[in-house]
Amino acid sequence: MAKRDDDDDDNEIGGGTVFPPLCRDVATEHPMREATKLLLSLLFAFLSSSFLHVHISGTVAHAATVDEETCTPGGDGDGTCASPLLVVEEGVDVDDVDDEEDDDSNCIDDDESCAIYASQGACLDNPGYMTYHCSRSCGTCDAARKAIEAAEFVEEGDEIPCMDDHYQCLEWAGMGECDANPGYMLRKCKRACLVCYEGTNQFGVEQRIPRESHIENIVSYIDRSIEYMKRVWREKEFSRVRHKCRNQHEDCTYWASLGECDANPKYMQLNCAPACQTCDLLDIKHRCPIEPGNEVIWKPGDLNGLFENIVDNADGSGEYLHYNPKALSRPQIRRDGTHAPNTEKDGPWIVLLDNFVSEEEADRLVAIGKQQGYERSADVGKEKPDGSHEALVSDSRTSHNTWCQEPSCYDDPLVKPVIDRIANVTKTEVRNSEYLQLLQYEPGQYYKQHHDYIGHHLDMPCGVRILTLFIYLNDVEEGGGTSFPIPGVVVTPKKGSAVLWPSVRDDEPEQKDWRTDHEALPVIKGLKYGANAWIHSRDFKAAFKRNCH
Ligand SMILES: O=C(O)CCC(=O)C(=O)O
Ligand SMILES: [Fe+2]
Repeated sequence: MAKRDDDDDDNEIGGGTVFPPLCRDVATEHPMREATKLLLSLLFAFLSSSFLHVHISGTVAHAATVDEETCTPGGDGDGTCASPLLVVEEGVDVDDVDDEEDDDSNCIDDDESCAIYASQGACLDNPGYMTYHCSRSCGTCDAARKAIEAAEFVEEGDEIPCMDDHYQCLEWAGMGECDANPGYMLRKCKRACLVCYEGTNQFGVEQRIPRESHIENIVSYIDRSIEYMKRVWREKEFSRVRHKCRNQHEDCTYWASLGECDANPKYMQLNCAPACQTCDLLDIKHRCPIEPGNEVIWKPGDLNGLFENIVDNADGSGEYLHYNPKALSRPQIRRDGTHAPNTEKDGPWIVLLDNFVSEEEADRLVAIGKQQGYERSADVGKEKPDGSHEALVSDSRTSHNTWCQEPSCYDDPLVKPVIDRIANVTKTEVRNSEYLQLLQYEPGQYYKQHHDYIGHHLDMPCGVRILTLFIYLNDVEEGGGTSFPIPGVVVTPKKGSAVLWPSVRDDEPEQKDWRTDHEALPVIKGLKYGANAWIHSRDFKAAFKRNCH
């Protein structure tokens, strides 16, 4: 990693190059780009508390426990590191309390990136830096103006703002730099290292104290939460979660004081983790451990073994003959070293099974889909604070779907045999399979090239998707085929037939086989109905119940 260089302009805020403060032994100064910035920094360092936009209804003394020396006069020239804890009284509005209008001449953006940071939500996410250094973009100009005014008349005992001097302080603190590089961090990233406290917005949304509540009770909850968060930011075991451990609602502490962490743990533990002291549960590995006994079902070679039994009747059982299995693509060389006959394509296994479901079973699945109602399909989106993932509606997938996840669907006399058949044919257990996804495509609808493998499942109790069995539930008038562009295979929908392919490699059955990228071609005429069965390497159903999928 790059070493901090005191003379290097790249280290400027927004300079584009990331320089974690890695000079362990030297307390370096942050070089500001221009003299005016240096002046402003100095002024900010003497801010008075008079700018504070909320009523101070309680003060909790928090001595700086990290390294008092960095906070003494002469250390950083700011005299103290402790600020009063601020809490917001109900109905007190930020703008109501500030007594003067913002004045443009006092608005300061230290860096041209301020506006970009602000547009990305940094005023709320990183207030310890943004409030002071990007006051124009954050709309905190009044605070900046008063700070500058107060700087000239700073009196002993005036409150010093709890701020960070560098935009990346919070990020560095999250990397453990407060411990690894205290010389720089405890002086320049006081807020991020929790050397000082300004308010509960250091752990997410600023906390409210409703009028009807017992103020002392809530203040004591906040106090405990701060002590807890100090640990979270210092101790290694929290390194994966400390960044996302934030109160997501202004009433988190109030609710915690009413016992909601126990009464309503599903919401509270994830959305009010500082108040409930449950940051560790934000780590999906902690919340969703892989229990002993929940082993992956395939070892290397099992994938080829399964498909050779299906297509070549390699075990001589004749079990699959009824489906008239046909390899549209397959590895040319068998496990025993012999050459596969009549092979259309050399590539991953893509196998067509005729008559996989009967006419009645297909019609029933379509009818259940219509009865339940189809919703716009979604892809896997970005990670949420609890480690699960958002559903992402996008142009890459325009179909509609519903899930067969209620007993009225999966216990239906015409559906249950299909679910059992999928497990039988793939030599897996029903528990390895996701609930059937029932799909409907209208003319023009499609699913662009994608892969069914989901990488973040690797460390999760459901394991990765290893197989897809896609069932065609009707004949499509025109279009709607399933295309595998890498081996160059297109499957035409035919009512009752199914196509089976792996998402993983035979030699490393937890790793993605990129060759089975595929797409649902646009339907040109008529409707297309289908069903996805995604089979996982571990117990999907148990993971689903625990919200660990
Ligand atoms: O509709 C198809 O043919 C394939 C659908 C598909 O690939 C999917 O839903 O993941
Ligand atoms: Fe797919």
